[in-house]
Amino acid sequence: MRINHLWSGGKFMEEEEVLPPHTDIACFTILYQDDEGGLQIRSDEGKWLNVKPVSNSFIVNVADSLKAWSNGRYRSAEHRVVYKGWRDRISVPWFAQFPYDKEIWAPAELVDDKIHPRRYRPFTFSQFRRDSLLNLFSKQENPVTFVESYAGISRG
Ligand SMILES: O=C(O)CCC(=O)C(=O)O
Ligand SMILES: [Fe+2]
Repeated sequence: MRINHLWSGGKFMEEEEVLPPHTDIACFTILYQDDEGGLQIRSDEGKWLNVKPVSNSFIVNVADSLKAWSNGRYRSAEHRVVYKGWRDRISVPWFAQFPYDKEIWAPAELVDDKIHPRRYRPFTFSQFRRDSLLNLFSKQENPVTFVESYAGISRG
């Protein structure tokens, strides 16, 4: 679990991308954001949509390792945080992980030759987590498509 505290210092913050676009790395994330809002997800058409704060509720985000484990049937949501305002903002993500030594490999029931060919090679969760974090900090590759370049099986 992490606690993100965006500190405004009592000054008005002009609109700013305070957390760049990414997908989460592990299995899924349960996220609390306070009443200030700011979380956005990207639609299939590429539009950023505000995720309005709803009191007493959490947001559940599918992450990259679950995308691979489900052979792409669950998709990890691209999201970011854009903030504007006077107040501090607090968010609390809790990351459901896989056991670190486990291999992520979609079960045979989710794979067939025609409609759902295997989309990801097997990988170890701990290595994928480490390499994703390294990529995030070094900004080498787009974090949103990192799972595809890391483990995606290309066809044709
Ligand atoms: O602060 C938020 O609302 C989102 C945080 C987030 O996406 C993350 O920590 O991965
Ligand atoms: Fe995130």
